[in-house]
Parts: sequence; C-alpha cells; structure tokens
Amino acid sequence: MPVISLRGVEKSYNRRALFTDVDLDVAPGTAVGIQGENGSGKSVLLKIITQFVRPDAGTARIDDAYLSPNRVFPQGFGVLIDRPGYIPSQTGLENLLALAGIRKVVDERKVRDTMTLLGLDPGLPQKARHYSLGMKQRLGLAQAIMEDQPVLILDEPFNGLDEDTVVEFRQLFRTMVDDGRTLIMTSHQQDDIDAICDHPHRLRRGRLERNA
Ligand SMILES: Nc1ncnc2c1ncn2[C@@H]1O[C@H](COP(=O)(O)OP(=O)(O)OP(=O)(O)O)[C@@H](O)[C@H]1O
Repeated sequence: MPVISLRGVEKSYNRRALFTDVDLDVAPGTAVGIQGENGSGKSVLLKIITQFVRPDAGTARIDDAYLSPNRVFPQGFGVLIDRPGYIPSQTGLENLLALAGIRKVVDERKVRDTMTLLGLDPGLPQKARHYSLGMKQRLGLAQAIMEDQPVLILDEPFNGLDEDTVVEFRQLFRTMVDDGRTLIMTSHQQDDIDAICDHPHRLRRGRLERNA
C-alpha cells in the first residue's frame, strides 16, 4: 500500500498550468526525489501531497494509516515546505519546545538531542531572528524530524547549508530511510537527489518524469 498516491494531478495558477497528469506512488520506507528548476512547481506539488493545496484535477491520496481520525489531515508527517517557520523572539530551543508541547510525544531531552544532531547548540541564548540562514534551516529540519515522524516531506532541505554539512546531512537522511522512514524531497541539485533517493524524478515542462 503506497503511503501517498497521486493520479492525474493538475494545478494551474493564473491560467498557467504548472503541471498536468502527475502520477506518483510512494512506497513506505523509500526515498522519492523531485528535482526541478525555480518555479517549476516543486513546492506546490509537495503542498498537494500534504493536502495543504487542492489539485485542480486528479487525486492526491494518503494511506488511511497516515491520516488523522477524521481522515482530513495527514498524521505522522514531518514537513518543511518553502522556508522554515519560527517565532523570531524565541530561542531555537524555546521554539522547538513550544511545538513539542502541542502533541506532547517528545520530551525536552529528545528536543535537545535533535538540535545537537543537526548542529545547533540547544543552550544558545540567541533569538531565532538573529540566526544565520543555515541555522534557520537546521531549526526547520529539527521541527520536521524531532518527533520521529514516519514520513518526511522536505522541500530543499539543504538550503543555505555549507558543503560539509550537506554531505553529512545526505548521509543522515539516507540512514533515516534505511531505518524505515519514508522521504519525499525536492532539490535543485541532482547530486542531492542521487545521494539520497531510491526514485529520482524531475519536474520539467509541466510533467513529472522518472529519471533512470
Ligand atoms: N498561491 C499561489 N498563487 C499564485 N501563484 C502561485 C501560488 N503558489 C505558487 N504559485 C506559483 O507557482 C509557481 C511554482 O511555485 P513553486 O513554489 O512550487 O516553485 P518551485 O519549483 O518550488 O520553485 P523554487 O525552486 O524557486 O522554490 C510559481 O510561479 C509561483 O509563483
């Protein structure tokens, strides 16, 4: 049973078709990568997958096991789409603890360990508004993974990260998939997709093509 199944998905904005006829099945425990140029529609496609945006035509189904009891919202999805969101006047730790307080499935130890894993010092007194680009990106990734969500939807996960960190994080996310998590990610960089994903795709001229 695929975690996510797209059939004949279409989306247009201002009468310009972003993509048409998109079919995609994402099997559990696999990594699907979508490479594409600026504006090709990668983020919009991820928003359709997560049910934040409705397609104009076609269907975007999530397996019942990953839906909330009212079957409306995805459950167990760790999501980073567009850019990291945070409360600017709080530290990184305060931000993550506030989020962790919503579902209450992880404790402070897990939050701190996740920050350390991603190269953020949990004791840093700096407010998130003063974080560098790379630190904000790490904070966004921490939000997405800290609750051990089984499905990760990551839009340009390596935005703003230096080269050594990218190499380290490629390995980190691949290990998560090897450990059973499902990943759908986008990148401008084919190298990122090749290093991590079992099923590379490209969004080009309004079509989602499977790369060999
Ligand atoms: N809510 C919206 N209203 C109008 N146009 C939109 C909306 N959301 C996205 N678009 C348009 O759809 C196009 C694709 O946007 P999207 O963010 O998916 O691109 P992308 O492939 O993720 O680009 P990038 O690599 O630059 O992040 C853009 O031209 C964007 O302006």
